[in-house]
Amino acid sequence: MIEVLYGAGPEKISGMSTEELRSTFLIEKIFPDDAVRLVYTHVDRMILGGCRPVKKSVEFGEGAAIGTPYLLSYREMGIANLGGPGRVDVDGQSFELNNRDVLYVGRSAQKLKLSSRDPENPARFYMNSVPSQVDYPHRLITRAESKLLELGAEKNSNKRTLRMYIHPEVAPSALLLMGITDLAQGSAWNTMPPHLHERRMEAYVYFDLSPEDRVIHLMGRPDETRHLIVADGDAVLSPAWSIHMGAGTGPYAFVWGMTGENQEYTDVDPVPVRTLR
Ligand SMILES: O=C(O)C(=O)C[C@H](O)C(=O)CO
Ligand SMILES: [Zn+2]
Repeated sequence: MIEVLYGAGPEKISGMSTEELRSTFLIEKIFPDDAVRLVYTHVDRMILGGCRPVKKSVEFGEGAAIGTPYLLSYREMGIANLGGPGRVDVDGQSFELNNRDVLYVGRSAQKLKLSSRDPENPARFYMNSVPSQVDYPHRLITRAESKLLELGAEKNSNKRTLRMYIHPEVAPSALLLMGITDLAQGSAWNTMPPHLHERRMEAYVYFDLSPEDRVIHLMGRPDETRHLIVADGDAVLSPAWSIHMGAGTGPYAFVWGMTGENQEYTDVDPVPVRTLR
């Protein structure tokens, strides 16, 4: 069973109601307990998924819903653990993932199994998958192995650390990029100042928010922005034409994933804040 999101072009969002905007660009509660939720998007065919194994291990990998023998017959996948310690088994190979470790799963994987080490502190697995015609080996990228960038400044309320995991300088992939950004204590703004990247789409999942807090996520063309109010465990789609940035009412972090024509993280067009509408 797979859900499908078709996305929309920039001309569509002017007339969208809040509910239309949310059902087109927001995936609420992507981490079900003891089940895998997969959402197939027609935004560069990225599949987003989530799972919180609590009482049992969860297996997946069937491809019937997308017309291939296995889900990853012609795809690669990144799996980030955002919860307690867990394990991912890929065709008999086992990988232990601590909080903020990421597993790269290469094309042709068949059977995947997600487990938590401790049901009292379950793992929380978040997945991004994109088409691939290249074979790279499965590879665990620990938090310590990621490439760290310190961004922003306390005085601008946008101090944050960005960690690149699936990235040419850290772990190669065909076209997937994936990383995790953590806001510094007291800072609220991510991806500020904002940017566009016409050659790549992007998806975010926000996590480590308290149940009372929300992120006000901004999207749309720079001269016609819209907002989505986002809770812990909600994912947002950002097509190539849309800015993507947000401010939290409390502490939070997010996973970003991208795919498209290239893997050039710096191939972005900055958007001056004064031009936003
Ligand atoms: O806080 C940030 O800045 C980000 O995390 C930026 C995202 O990684 C991004 O938008 C990459 O294009
Ligand atoms: Zn971006």
